[in-house]
Amino acid sequence: MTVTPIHLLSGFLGSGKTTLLNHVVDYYKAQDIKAAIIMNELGDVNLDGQFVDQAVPMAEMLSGCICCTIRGDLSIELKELIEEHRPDVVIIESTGAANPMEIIDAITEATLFMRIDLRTIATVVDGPELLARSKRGGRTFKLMQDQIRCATDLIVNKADKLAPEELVEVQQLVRELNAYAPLTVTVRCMTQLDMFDLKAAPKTKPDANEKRQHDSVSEHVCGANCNHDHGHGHDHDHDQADGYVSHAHVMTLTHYIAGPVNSHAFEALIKNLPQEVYRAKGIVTFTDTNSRFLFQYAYREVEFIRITPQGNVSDVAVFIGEHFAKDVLEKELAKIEDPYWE
Ligand SMILES: Nc1nc2c(ncn2[C@@H]2O[C@H](COP(=O)(O)OP(=O)(O)OP(=O)(O)O)[C@@H](O)[C@H]2O)c(=O)[nH]1
Repeated sequence: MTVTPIHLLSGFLGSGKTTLLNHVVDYYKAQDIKAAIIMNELGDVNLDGQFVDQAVPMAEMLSGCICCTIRGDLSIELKELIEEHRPDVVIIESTGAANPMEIIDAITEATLFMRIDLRTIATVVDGPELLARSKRGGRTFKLMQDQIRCATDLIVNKADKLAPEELVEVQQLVRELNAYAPLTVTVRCMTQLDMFDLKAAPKTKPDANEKRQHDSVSEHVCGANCNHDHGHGHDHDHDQADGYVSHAHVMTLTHYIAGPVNSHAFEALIKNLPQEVYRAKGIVTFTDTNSRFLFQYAYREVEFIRITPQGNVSDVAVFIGEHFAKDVLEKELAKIEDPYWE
């Protein structure tokens, strides 16, 4: 019986996971390997999915995180995806706020009733953001550290936004947290994708599949740098007892935009988002142009890309951050949605 290899893409919000996913999809396509994807989004819509090859089977898990609120659904989605499409490999893109330990647990739980093999945990590190957060600490920095600790492969991304001495500092920081995983420095996740090579991965012995799963995962999770109590399980109460509430502090706002809006007003709104909003994305139609745009906002940088959405997609904006004032943002959005706005 075949065993389906699974690769998990981890990394904080906006670090470059979808950018990497696209490279991995192309990598398999070039080798005629059939890949399938599970995409998890905190918001109610899968905007990243718009950018992935539509020929690739994809299961969307929205409005929650596979590491906690919709964790139970992961095995069901995996099972259905594998049974329906019989892929050679499955790539899971987690939400950037996900605690990787919990996802690893969820995947290994799924090995109890299906033949899958978690091969790779590739963590994309947002270089500049890690550096900035390392200076001020906090829960988000702790989550980033966990994502680095868990990785079997590390991709330090956004090197274009780092001075040479900052790049050295980031690499040292990452190495202190995880001395074992191969580390690559990238711009837009452009790298050799050897970690996803199915031939290079160790052969799975069918009878030993389940044991090997747990061995291979615990090997790297419980390395010298790891400070997690895996024997204790994975509930969030345990985390709270440690004074660490996973990502419970992260909140989202999904706003369906009423109609075309003025491009200058919209851009100004995005550029003036409060510090607490660290990620936003969406699809928007402007009154002053003829086309629709996908916008991406990560850590004070905004990007607009002209698109023709696949299928019936509404104009929508998703905001992700920590304790931001949703009502204030809603009011700002309502202002620019007003057709009499000047
Ligand atoms: N300057 C710069 N921008 C990058 C780089 N890699 C990705 N980006 C941009 O960063 C933004 C986020 O990239 P994504 O690949 O969507 O990141 P993600 O981790 O999937 O984001 P979430 O799904 O929200 O967690 C996009 O606007 C990308 O174009 C890079 O190396 N340098």
